[in-house]
Amino acid sequence: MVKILVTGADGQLGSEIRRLANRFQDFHFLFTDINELDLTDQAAVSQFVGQEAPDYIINCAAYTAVDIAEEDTELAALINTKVPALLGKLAQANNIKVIHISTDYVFDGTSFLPYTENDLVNPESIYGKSKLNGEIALLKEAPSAMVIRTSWLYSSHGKNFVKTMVKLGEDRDELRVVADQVGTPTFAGDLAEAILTIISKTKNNVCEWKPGIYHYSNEGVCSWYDFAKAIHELYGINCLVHPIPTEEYPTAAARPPYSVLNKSKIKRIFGVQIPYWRDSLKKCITELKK
Ligand SMILES: NC(=O)C1=CN([C@@H]2O[C@H](COP(=O)(O)OP(=O)(O)OC[C@H]3O[C@@H](n4cnc5c(N)ncnc54)[C@H](OP(=O)(O)O)[C@@H]3O)[C@@H](O)[C@H]2O)C=CC1
Ligand SMILES: Cc1cn([C@H]2C[C@H](O)[C@@H](COP(=O)(O)OP(=O)(O)O[C@H]3O[C@@H](C)C(=O)[C@@H](O)[C@H]3O)O2)c(=O)[nH]c1=O
Ligand SMILES: [Mg+2]
Repeated sequence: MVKILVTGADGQLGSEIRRLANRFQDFHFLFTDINELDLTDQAAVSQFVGQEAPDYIINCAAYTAVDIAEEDTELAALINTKVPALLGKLAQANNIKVIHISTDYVFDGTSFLPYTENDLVNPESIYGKSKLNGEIALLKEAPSAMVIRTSWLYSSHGKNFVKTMVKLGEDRDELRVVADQVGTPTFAGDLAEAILTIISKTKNNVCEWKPGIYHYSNEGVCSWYDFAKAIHELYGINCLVHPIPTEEYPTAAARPPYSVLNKSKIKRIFGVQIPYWRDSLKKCITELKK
């Protein structure tokens, strides 16, 4: 039986992996979040990994408060950089395969073409920097690891833009949303399925385990403004949304103006099929309305 340790299992992505678990009957999952296993407690993590001896670690734990991170630099670095380094060290010593998640915010967004895994990184925010350093530290410790960068993650669970727009749209008559930051939303359920499919296919020798960096988001492209409009339309919320430039919505952390990810590599190597963002948004909104 394949044993998979999922960290940050109460977050958006972790919860979706939990939900899919029964579709992967030959996997035995160990779901942990901070209450079961505080990843900043090195001794506890070493002991847990030694004792449970998982075959895989899916690291869904992260510090994801982008604006607060600008002040809370140390905690962001601890969770987003030091933890992946520690997991990498343990993975390398114990022959564990790691899938770690990173972000489109490692890019500065000055490109006009979807970013490939080889494109130059240049994070503008503390969060983005801490995530980039986490990728580097993990791959240095465990060259056999995979890093999957994703973007604009949402689900019916937790804190995200979809739920914020539903709440604000119901409370207010008008909203202002930036229209000059362009990327791709990603339904956490789709990413969860892609991750488990990759583990399953590589385990069953359908594909080879190929270490390194991968990009995964839903298909298509939109601005946060387009995304907000789609959320309201699909939910049936009547709210006047105004498109605004970034200067009119000041935030502590800078976001990339363009962070569309090129997903050719993950599709080619693992035969992952990716839904269009609006189709997945529809699924999430159906869940939210239940
Ligand atoms: N959210 C997004 O829009 C995007 C996320 N990503 C990346 O995807 C991954 C998954 O993100 P998502 O599911 O949204 O993240 P969430 O913030 O929803 O979940 C992360 C989980 O990790 C937990 N956690 C925090 N600190 C620790 C700790 N010391 N020990 C154990 N667990 C801890 C969090 O707990 P608590 O909530 O109590 O802090 C939370 O439950 C992350 O790597 C993130 O950087 C990439 C692109 C977009
Ligand atoms: C709520 C709100 C936000 N905005 C803007 C602010 C920002 O530029 C953009 C997105 O807002 P948020 O702060 O919700 O999104 P943000 O926290 O930046 O989302 C990011 O999270 C991290 C974890 C990632 O890794 C990224 O991929 C990305 O998903 O929308 C408006 O213009 N109007 C509004 O009413
Ligand atoms: Mg956020």
